[in-house]
Amino acid sequence: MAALRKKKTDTTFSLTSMSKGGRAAVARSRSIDHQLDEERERREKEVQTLILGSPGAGKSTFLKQLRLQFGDGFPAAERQGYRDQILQNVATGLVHLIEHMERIGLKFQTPEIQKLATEFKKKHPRISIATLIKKFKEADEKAEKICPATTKAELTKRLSSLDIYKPDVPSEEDMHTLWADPAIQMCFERRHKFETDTLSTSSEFFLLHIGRICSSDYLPSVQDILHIRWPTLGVQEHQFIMDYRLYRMIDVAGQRSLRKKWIHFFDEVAAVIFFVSLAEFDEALEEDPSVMAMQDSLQAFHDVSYNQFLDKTDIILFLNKKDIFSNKLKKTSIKTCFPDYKGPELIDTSLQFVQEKFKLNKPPSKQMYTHVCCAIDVQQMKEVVSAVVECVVDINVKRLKHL
Ligand SMILES: Nc1nc2c(ncn2[C@@H]2O[C@H](COP(=O)(O)OP(=O)(O)OP(=O)(O)O)[C@@H](O)[C@H]2O)c(=O)[nH]1
Ligand SMILES: [Mg+2]
Repeated sequence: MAALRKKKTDTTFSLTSMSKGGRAAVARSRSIDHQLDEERERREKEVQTLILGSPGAGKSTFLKQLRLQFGDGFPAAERQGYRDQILQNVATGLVHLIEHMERIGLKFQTPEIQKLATEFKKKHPRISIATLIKKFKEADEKAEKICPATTKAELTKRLSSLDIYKPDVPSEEDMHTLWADPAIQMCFERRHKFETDTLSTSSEFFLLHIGRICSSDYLPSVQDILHIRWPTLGVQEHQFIMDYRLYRMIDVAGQRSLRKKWIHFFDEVAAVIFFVSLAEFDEALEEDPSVMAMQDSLQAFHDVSYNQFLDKTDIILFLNKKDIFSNKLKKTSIKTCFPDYKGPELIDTSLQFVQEKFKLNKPPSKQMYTHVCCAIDVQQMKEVVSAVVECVVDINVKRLKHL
């Protein structure tokens, strides 16, 4: 700043005794100075944080927690807006159970309900991530052909408006009827014994609350909103102002084949928050079942932390879904993903090992702050979110010193 101010004073001093061409050059220089000042001011006031990580790792849930603490806290009118997504999530849970019943040959109590189940499944199919990505990419390519995005703002606008996931809202009455059947109840009771295609914790949560959700006066609670599974296919942004600074948190789709888009957002980023789901240590990648999901996260983390555009950007690593990790470790070892693990089958040592793996996949000089958390836990996340915001503020102060 001092250098810029000095330059301005010098030019003002000599203006009166100058030729026409000289005055024009000074005017140009002033204009550039002015632009630089404005740009710097904007940079000082605006802090961009990029939220990256694998699909389902908890990026959007973290943004919701941020909104809860540093935003409007989800007033009733806003919460109402999540009703359809929640009903759709309940339907996904029911279809999951229907499919399991088909696999094990368990029938509904009457032929009428059996028929309803078949129709319900057809109307509200579980859509795979691969199908969604394919549709999204097609829509994106079509939009690019019609109107190519030339700036980051245009790309953001397009990616956040390509709304290709619009499933039908299911009938509450149908869901009540299906749920009341003893066979589906029996299937749900045995959910922890599903060997493949296990029920997600969010489906389990919504099915356990189906009576409350499928009522005429239902208003989603914050817990309901935090449990929603609705993949981000483009870009979502949450902004908040603190100490006269605008914080922009940009949540970018985590799917492997959409990661190419990440690079467009690397410019001007103060910090990267990288999300990893600890629960994925025994899971294969949905987009490519030959790859272990956590190995893929490690690779993505490595690529991001070694990216030349982010060489001065600090990383905040979130090891999320600790609740599921702890539960899974009761039956499975992290050796499933890391055969080189030699430690005891304990939560803390396993966690330490995973943490170490990520540490080894970043340049030694790069600063990394790690949080182990459960993003749906409001109480726990209060502290974590505050710590992250503080950390981003510090990172930004450090960054501005080097501008
Ligand atoms: N049990 C548990 N569930 C979680 C946790 N964090 C997030 N979830 C759930 O996991 C699901 C996926 O979370 P999202 O926040 O949508 O994941 P994402 O990273 O935004 O995923 P994409 O948008 O697909 O990239 C949601 O149903 C969340 O409620 C956690 O710590 N524990
Ligand atoms: Mg998301």
